[in-house]
Amino acid sequence: MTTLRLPHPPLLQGAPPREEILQVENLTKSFGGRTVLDGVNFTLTRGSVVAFLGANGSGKSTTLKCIMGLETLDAGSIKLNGTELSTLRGTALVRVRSSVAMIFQKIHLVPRRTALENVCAGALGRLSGPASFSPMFFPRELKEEAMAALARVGLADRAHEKAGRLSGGQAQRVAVARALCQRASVLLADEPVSALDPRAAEEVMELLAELAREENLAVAAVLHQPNLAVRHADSVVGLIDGRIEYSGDISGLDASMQARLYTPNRAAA
Ligand SMILES: Nc1ncnc2c1ncn2[C@@H]1O[C@H](COP(=O)(O)OP(=O)(O)OP(=O)(O)O)[C@@H](O)[C@H]1O
Repeated sequence: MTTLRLPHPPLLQGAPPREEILQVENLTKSFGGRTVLDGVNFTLTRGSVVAFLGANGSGKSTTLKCIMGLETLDAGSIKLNGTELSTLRGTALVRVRSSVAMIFQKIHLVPRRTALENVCAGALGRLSGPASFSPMFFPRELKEEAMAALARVGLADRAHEKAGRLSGGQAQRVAVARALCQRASVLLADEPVSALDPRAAEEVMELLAELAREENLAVAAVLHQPNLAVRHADSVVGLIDGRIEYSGDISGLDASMQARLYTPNRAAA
């Protein structure tokens, strides 16, 4: 097993080094006595995209869910901005976790609300009073921030459209804008393009890579298409049966590595 060391691009003289924002060490998780993650290590770095690849059931989604706190870990450590998450409780945990946003294959927008209102919802964690339960009371500054986020994903002209009327690709971009409005610095994307047509998938991946570079986000994306990883990711975590088979630069994702990651019944081979 290799510990992921994200590639640092050649640094310009005087440029700050890429900031490692999330460190996962020895992540271990079982369900009903069956180990599905076994000592997984990797680091997410601001400004870069890591693709998580592997066959169905290899543990990709569970890894992201453990980071989000949607699953508990059996062992291991997750540090966000240097803070070990397991040491935090209550509001301190909520505050630290608010810098991590997740987007899913099944896009979770409120269909009867406008794109703008859905994007504003990214800020709910830092709102209080009436604004925290009704879009009618969203403050003007928040709407401006949400509008800027929509413009950033190329959808300013659809701001007042009901989310339920958007195409899949547009809806996923609204979900990305909501993460921007959350002011997240880590964006976890669990199969963000699996439900999209090839062109929309390409556009969403381009957007994620651009946001990583230009907004200095750390992006982790579970993908089922190695070719999308090759085009848009900087590095790869490749899982087989809950163990890291490959972690490192995207250039290492050659045909033989792809074949290895997707060979069925490896344990039985
Ligand atoms: N809540 C759960 N209870 C029991 N088993 C689970 C649970 N969640 C995941 N698993 C099992 O853990 C293993 C890893 O699942 P996970 O969803 O992380 O894989 P994945 O690599 O994301 O797969 P896919 O590509 O199919 O989405 C699978 O065998 C799955 O059945």
